[in-house]
Amino acid sequence: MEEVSDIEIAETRAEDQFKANAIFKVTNQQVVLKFIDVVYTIKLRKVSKLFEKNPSSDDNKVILNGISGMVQPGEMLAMLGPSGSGKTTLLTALGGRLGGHLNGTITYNGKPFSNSMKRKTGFVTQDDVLYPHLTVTETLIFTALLRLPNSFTKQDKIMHAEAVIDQLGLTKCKNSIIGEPFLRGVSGGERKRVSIGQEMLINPSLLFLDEPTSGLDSTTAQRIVSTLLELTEGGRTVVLTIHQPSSRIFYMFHKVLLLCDGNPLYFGQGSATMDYFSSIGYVPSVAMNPSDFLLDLANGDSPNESMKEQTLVKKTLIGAYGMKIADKIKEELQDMSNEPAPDELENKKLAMWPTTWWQQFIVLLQRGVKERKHESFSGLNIAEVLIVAVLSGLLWWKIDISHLQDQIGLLFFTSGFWGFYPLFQAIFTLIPSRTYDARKRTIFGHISALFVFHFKDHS
Ligand SMILES: Nc1ncnc2c1ncn2[C@@H]1O[C@H](COP(=O)(O)OP(=O)(O)OP(=O)(O)O)[C@@H](O)[C@H]1O
Repeated sequence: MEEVSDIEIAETRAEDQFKANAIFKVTNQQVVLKFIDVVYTIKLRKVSKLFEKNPSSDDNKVILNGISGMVQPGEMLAMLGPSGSGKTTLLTALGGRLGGHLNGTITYNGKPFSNSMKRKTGFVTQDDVLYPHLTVTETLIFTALLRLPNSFTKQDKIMHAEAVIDQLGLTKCKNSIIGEPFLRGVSGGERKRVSIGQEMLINPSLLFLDEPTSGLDSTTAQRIVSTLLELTEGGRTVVLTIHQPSSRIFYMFHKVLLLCDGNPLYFGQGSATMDYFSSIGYVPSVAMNPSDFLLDLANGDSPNESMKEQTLVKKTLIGAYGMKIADKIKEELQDMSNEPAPDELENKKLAMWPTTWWQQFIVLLQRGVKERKHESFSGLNIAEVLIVAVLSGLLWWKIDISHLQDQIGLLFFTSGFWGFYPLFQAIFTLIPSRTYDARKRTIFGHISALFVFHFKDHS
């Protein structure tokens, strides 16, 4: 009889796991992302008159200059360009995270960015901000407990984390710690996949990634892009910036946007990129990786012997984009028929906080204790306290009981030391935690729970 119930439990678990896995196969809501004439300008800080070379120079700098495009569900858009061409700025703008002088229109299923869209959006930053002492599983489970709504039970949330581990091929290292420069942990590619996994947990409809392959070898980079390609197959919209993809990776992109000093040089199908440049007279002189060729062009290096002047090459390419591509994109962007109707009920549900303030506090407390227990009991900390105890013991050794001033001095030192010691520790641990949690930008309640947690933890 017992055996039968064991089999039943195992079957139910397998069924639940299957369901959790299936959730990641398709997105909850498809999103069409459109951006029209995006212009971003920054005000440069005024240079002291003493150092100013050209006092009449313009104080504004244009970072993005009229970028347009569209990404549909099931598509992956790669933004390429030399360093400083505006890729990250555009990605941040599309992800709804850029303040300041942003002009133009960015719509998500025809609507501007909203709280509910924020909850459907995953954003993987260039630097992986992860807790070094937590394992891969712990990292993803804590994220699931914080970010998944209360309509899921705790068991469901854990199962989701396990399903993400499965989906991203992290099973082999799921019990390894993340690590940091002086603490060996998972590899660079695995770290990146954990960062992607944290965003995957909410099953985002729209996924932004800032240089997900930088610093990785070409095979690992290809694996990551293949995973992203699988995610698009579930109806997700994926946008990423990338420096120099290999040819294999390049041909995985459905769409490519090439930037040069904030100006678009190409937007369109990835597979049609080389044909476009050859149609305007730019053909590589030797067989080469398309992305190398595109970066050369965006840097103003032309294969044509007649064109040696870099500024002229850039000007010609910007002009060609204006004549051959800009109008075509605008026409495509006018077409509303490809935008799915917004699901108002789903949007309303998503606009609410996923978990309560108290739940966040408990999860943050558990995570903080797990992450820092090694610090509190580290040899260095114990030695520090022992040395201070011995030194102060020696200073006040055998003081005369009648010397009231000395007694007060000892009391003042003890209360001062135990008051400030944890306070200083809290300052140094709060900064990385805040970076991590602010990056998540979950909700304001989460951040305030974090502050209260740190205050309690160290007092
Ligand atoms: N807030 C800012 N203040 C000053 N300059 C800025 C600011 N934001 C962006 N820039 C400038 O805008 C340009 C584009 O920056 P961005 O980070 O988008 O480039 P990128 O193409 O992502 O570069 P990389 O590939 O090196 O990451 C750079 O010249 C950068 O210095």
